[in-house]
Amino acid sequence: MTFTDDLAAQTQTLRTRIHEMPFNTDMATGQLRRDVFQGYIVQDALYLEGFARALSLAAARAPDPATVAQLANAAAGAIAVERELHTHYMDRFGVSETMLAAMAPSAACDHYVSFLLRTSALGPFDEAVAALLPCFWIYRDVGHDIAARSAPDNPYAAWIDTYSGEAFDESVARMLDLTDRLGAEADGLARLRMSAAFERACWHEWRFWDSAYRMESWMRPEDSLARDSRAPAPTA
Ligand SMILES: Cc1ncc(CO)c(N)n1
Repeated sequence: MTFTDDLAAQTQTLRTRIHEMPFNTDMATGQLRRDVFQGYIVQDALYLEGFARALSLAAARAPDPATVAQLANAAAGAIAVERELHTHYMDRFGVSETMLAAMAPSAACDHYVSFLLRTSALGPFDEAVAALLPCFWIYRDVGHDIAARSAPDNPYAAWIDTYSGEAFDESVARMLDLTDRLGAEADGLARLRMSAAFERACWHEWRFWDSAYRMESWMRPEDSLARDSRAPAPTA
């Protein structure tokens, strides 16, 4: 068993849940609501910029030149996806650059990006790589899973093609390989930290889709008041 086999086994339930999320099943049938996808793609553009910054921070701290290049290339790849795929959809949905610039990240997006930036800037290098891995691995698996059952003429075909495509597969394979090498060199405690960071990032992937599907925004004090007033009165 490689280290990433262990990580896969540990997060099996959560990853299966992700594949079954309504966002992903609706994406496969092509029935995903346009407004839901529109909200997602805008948040994902904000996410990908943060993800690329986190990869760049990790790249700067990599132990050897080949790994610096690998992570820096992945950062450039994330920005390229943002430019091509997102521009494709944003044109279709009438989202302009100005609208995008004015958009605030959702709580889920901000939380995920903050976690990646913090881990990449301040955590040990192996922990940063473990935190960055689910962004690659989960999207590859979900992309392939959806591609295998996608409806013909799916409006989300460009998204599905990106994440089930060869170029993305290769970057995922390199990231798995790097994590396996770091896992093999790490002591027991370091492996535990890596597993925890990996699992937390898997949770953030789940939360990002969940939040997009429910079109969640920041909780405001008045939302909380409305919720509290619906709660059953406390019994004396
Ligand atoms: C939230 C999220 N995670 C991972 C990817 C794939 O890089 C993406 N586009 N968005």
